[in-house]
Amino acid sequence: MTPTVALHGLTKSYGNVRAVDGLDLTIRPGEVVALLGPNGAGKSTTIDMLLGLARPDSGSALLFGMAPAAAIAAGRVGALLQSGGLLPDLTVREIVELSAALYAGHRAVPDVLARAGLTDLAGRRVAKLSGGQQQRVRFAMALVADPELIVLDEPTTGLDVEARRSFWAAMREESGHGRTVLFATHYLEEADAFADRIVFVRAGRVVADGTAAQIKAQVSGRTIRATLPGADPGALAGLPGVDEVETRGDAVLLTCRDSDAALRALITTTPAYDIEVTARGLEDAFVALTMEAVK
Ligand SMILES: Nc1ncnc2c1ncn2[C@@H]1O[C@H](COP(=O)(O)OP(=O)(O)OP(=O)(O)O)[C@@H](O)[C@H]1O
Repeated sequence: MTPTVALHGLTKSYGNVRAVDGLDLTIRPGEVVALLGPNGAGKSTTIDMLLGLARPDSGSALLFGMAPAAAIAAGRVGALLQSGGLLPDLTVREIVELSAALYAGHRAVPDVLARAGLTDLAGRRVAKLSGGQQQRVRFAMALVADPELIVLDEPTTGLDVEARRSFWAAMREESGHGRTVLFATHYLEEADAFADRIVFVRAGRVVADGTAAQIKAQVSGRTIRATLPGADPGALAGLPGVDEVETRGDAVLLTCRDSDAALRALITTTPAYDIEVTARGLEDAFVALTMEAVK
């Protein structure tokens, strides 16, 4: 099956900043993928190349097996970008109608306005909208072509908690209809809650790719906490499955790649007690993956 998105070896530099550095990514039809990464990781630059808005220095971007511009002209892609320009003098309805007119097989404008929560604002001029309301207009413009692929660059920036919730509810409906969704975010909760798959980008490269659970497992392992007066950190570091040892007073903290092996050894070879084993969360994974960039 032809992938919906196929990025191969994408590279882009601005001056001496390598914004995207040999990035590969394949997305299959119907996947909901989060492009997650810290500020400056290269998410927006990747999306710009994926949409044909920026030219890669090397590598290729194909949507549905064709050049991005052709896929977009065919109405197969809807995009919500961070700072998409809106014509301030048009009303909400007019701007969505204008977007619809670009595509032969577009959706009915009233339906799209309803989906984006804009029905009550349809007659208002764009200049009079709040930032969050303008974001909803961008969302409506992304939906109106009836696209198979929706690309969203930090779609909930500037939205309050309630608006964010209703945005994701609307998106969930859209993906439920089989659309492929790619969204960039630095909100872990959004990636965890909404994406089937998280692609973690750092310094222009993919450093982890999988479900939230797989990413947690890939980077985090588990932590064992125990009370062990007079602990010998060197001996603990030598236990099977242990990566790092920290001592705080009588407490020891073992970061483990194999907590089962470490726990077995800890119990049988030391008098440790009050033992707790915890799985580290996506938050820890995010920090760990981000910190590696600094090394
Ligand atoms: N037009 C540009 N000119 C110069 N440098 C740029 C330009 N666009 C991006 N960069 C640089 O490229 C790197 C990647 O930026 P990009 O906007 O793609 O990251 P991002 O992951 O989307 O970040 P954020 O989460 O902050 O939006 C950054 O170091 C940024 O400063």
